[in-house]
Amino acid sequence: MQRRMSDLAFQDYYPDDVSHCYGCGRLNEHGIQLKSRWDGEESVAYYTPKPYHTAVPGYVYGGMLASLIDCHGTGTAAAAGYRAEGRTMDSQPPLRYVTAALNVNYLRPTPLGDPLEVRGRVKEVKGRKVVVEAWIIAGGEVCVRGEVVAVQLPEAMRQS
Ligand SMILES: CCCCCCCCCCCCCCCC(=O)SCCNC(=O)CCNC(=O)[C@H](O)C(C)(C)COP(=O)(O)OP(=O)(O)OC[C@H]1O[C@@H](n2cnc3c(N)ncnc32)[C@H](O)[C@@H]1OP(=O)(O)O
Repeated sequence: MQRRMSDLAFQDYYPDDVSHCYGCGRLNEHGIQLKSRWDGEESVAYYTPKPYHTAVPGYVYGGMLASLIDCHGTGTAAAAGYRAEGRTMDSQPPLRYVTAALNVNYLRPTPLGDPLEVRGRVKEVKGRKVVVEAWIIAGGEVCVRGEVVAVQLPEAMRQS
């Protein structure tokens, strides 16, 4: 089933108390503030790393790329969790996913300066766990591939 891209990003629905993540928190003025949305059965986000996100001159630091995979993966997992329950992301109670596992493979150097396209696809939704594969495209080439295992915080670990 095809879905239209919505105006609000997945991360825009995160409650204020969990919107300070360095990668995706809309309230973290020093962070990436990644914005992920559905694009058909895949999800997509865009980000252009800053000149100081350098690994070696001209190429993006791998930790930054891992952050993009991480936060696009957890955002996609949250959206998939709601979708699996047949409800919208502004419905209650909120689903709070964190990264349980992050795997990142750097296939080729990622050029610094180009806008990066981060894409995701849901592999599995099972109970409190969602597995998302994600990849980063620069200049039409896939430079990074990764996988995120996101798990909903157990009740005992939720602050609100
Ligand atoms: C409106 C929208 C609201 C949304 C609102 C969301 C806001 C949400 C804040 C956003 C923020 C973003 C976040 C950014 C990404 C971080 O940066 S998050 C920070 C880094 N991550 C952490 O600090 C997590 C630390 N770890 C933990 O808290 C706990 O280990 C976890 C992840 C909650 C899991 O613990 P647990 O609940 O006891 O796990 P458990 O019941 O044993 O396992 C559940 C399932 O997960 C699997 N699993 C658990 N750990 C692993 C692992 N390491 N590897 C593979 N599988 C695992 C288990 O195998 C099990 O799977 P099944 O057997 O059911 O198939």
